[in-house]
Amino acid sequence: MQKDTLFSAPINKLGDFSFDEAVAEVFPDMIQRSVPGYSNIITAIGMLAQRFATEHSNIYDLGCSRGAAILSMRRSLTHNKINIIGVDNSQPMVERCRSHLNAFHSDINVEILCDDIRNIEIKNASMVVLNFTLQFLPPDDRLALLTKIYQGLNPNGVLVLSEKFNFEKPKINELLIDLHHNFKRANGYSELEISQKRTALENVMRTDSIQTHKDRLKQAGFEQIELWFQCFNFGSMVAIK
Ligand SMILES: Nc1ncnc2c1ncn2[C@@H]1O[C@H](C[S@+](CC[C@H]([NH3+])C(=O)[O-])CC(=O)[O-])[C@@H](O)[C@H]1O
Ligand SMILES: O=C(O)C(=O)Cc1ccccc1
Repeated sequence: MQKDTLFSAPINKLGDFSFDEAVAEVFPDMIQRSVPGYSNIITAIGMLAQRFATEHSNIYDLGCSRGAAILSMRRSLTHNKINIIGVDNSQPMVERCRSHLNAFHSDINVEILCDDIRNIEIKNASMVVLNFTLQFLPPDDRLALLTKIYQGLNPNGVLVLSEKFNFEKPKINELLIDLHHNFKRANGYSELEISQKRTALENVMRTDSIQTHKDRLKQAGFEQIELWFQCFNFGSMVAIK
């Protein structure tokens, strides 16, 4: 696996973080070493797919990157009468996603679209995955996306929403951010890498509190909402229609 060293040398003009060729190349290493609980969440997405995927329905993975969640779901599904649709607007990610999925045999139909998740139609869905993607959407566009997802889900369909959170209580917020930095240090990132990446993400990734997410999911139409996993300032929620 290609090691993420993108922020290891001093960068003069630190631009905004983007999912370009360089990031796509090192992405599996980057996300594994940066997101506490990532592997657990990927495994659980497979377990949820096994429970919720109904025959002749669609599963959507919005912001699928290199397809880790799709692969986990495809492995866990016990029938093949299902259609998986992955969407990502980064061409370098989509290319790697397609070739990664093609490297394993499966009878389950998977389609990877290079598009903005705000443009695609969601219909006949038994499951929708937003695994660390909503945080990259402009805050004003988030409710419309969740409403579209709610409307495209079948009764008893599930949404998995994983995010980095912020916390209203300042001491708690500081503590959980600091623990996340400890986690990154323990995974070999230097102070410079941590601080340069933090700056690069500032304008691009805007986090919400768990309460803001719950309120927005309610507004979109969901009533059954719960946080099922949390590690420091990262976590994952489920919402059932
Ligand atoms: N508007 C958009 N439309 C389409 N794609 C988008 C958009 N905005 C961002 N993306 C895409 O969302 C992905 C977010 S990464 C998801 C990890 C993956 N889910 C995983 O389970 O490994 C999370 C992270 O890097 O923290 C990137 O591939 C972007 O190109
Ligand atoms: O690296 C970080 O500090 C993060 O917040 C998570 C992350 C992981 C991969 C791409 C962008 C952000």
